[in-house]
Amino acid sequence: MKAVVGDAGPRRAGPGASDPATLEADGVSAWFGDHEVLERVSLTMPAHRVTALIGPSGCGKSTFLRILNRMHELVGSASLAGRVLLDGEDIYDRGRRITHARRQIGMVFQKPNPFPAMSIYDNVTAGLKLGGVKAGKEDKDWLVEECLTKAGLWKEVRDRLRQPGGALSGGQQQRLCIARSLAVRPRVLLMDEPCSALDPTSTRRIEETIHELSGEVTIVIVTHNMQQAARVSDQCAFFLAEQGTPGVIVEHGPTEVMFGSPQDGRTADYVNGRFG
Ligand SMILES: Nc1ncnc2c1ncn2[C@@H]1O[C@H](COP(=O)(O)OP(=O)(O)OP(=O)(O)O)[C@@H](O)[C@H]1O
Repeated sequence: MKAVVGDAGPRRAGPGASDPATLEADGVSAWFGDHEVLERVSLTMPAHRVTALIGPSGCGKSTFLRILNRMHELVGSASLAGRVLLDGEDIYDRGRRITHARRQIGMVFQKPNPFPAMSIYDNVTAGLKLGGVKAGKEDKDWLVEECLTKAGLWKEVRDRLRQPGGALSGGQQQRLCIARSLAVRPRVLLMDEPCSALDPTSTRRIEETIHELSGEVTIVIVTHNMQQAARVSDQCAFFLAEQGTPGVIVEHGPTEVMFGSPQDGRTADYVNGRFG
């Protein structure tokens, strides 16, 4: 049976399938072939909160993020162990479909990737078609306005919704991608260095958007920018892969503690820019 927009949307009062969820990694290890890149990583990413994943290049942050919505398994040589729980249910349980995880756990990538020739309007609703969700014009109009508003783009594009997504600036394109992700009502939004291709003004705008969204959807963001991690996140996890060993979480905790009084000297060195 096909779902309709109204089934999952916040138009319905009270708790529903689209409420922010807690995501929990439990003893996650990952390999590419026989190269182990993560070892027994456990982390709770609470609902309604922004979690930043920080650490030097190559320590496994993106791999970890991709495991959180079952993208890791798309790489031929990739394998993993451990569990990923979405409000207590393992997204890797046998019999649970990959689309189930994808629909609830959205992803925004480093480089904005709207469909360039498709209109702004159709970009936002593109995920509905892919997910087999049926919606009438009125519902779609409402959804497009709602998602573009949440992504902080509505005022800039409301008069040109039929123009191609590729005609927007880089920062606007990234906010369009955020709107597209939101349109399927994810419970968690994963963001892999969403500002690394953007100028400082666009970066600020995306950070505001992250802040505004944090009440609506659980956010997990990978960033190399320590100031950004400090500005946008409620908690941080510091990943490290030392001397050819797999990546582990050295320390995690509230952002102010991670930056103000970290327990581990390596965390202090990293957040203060002494390596990485
Ligand atoms: N598709 C792949 N095939 C083989 N090895 C891979 C693949 N993707 C990542 N790796 C390896 O896994 C390890 C972790 O990479 P990953 O991209 O997760 O790190 P990262 O912390 O996100 O790095 P960066 O900050 O530079 O993006 C690295 O050693 C990398 O070379």
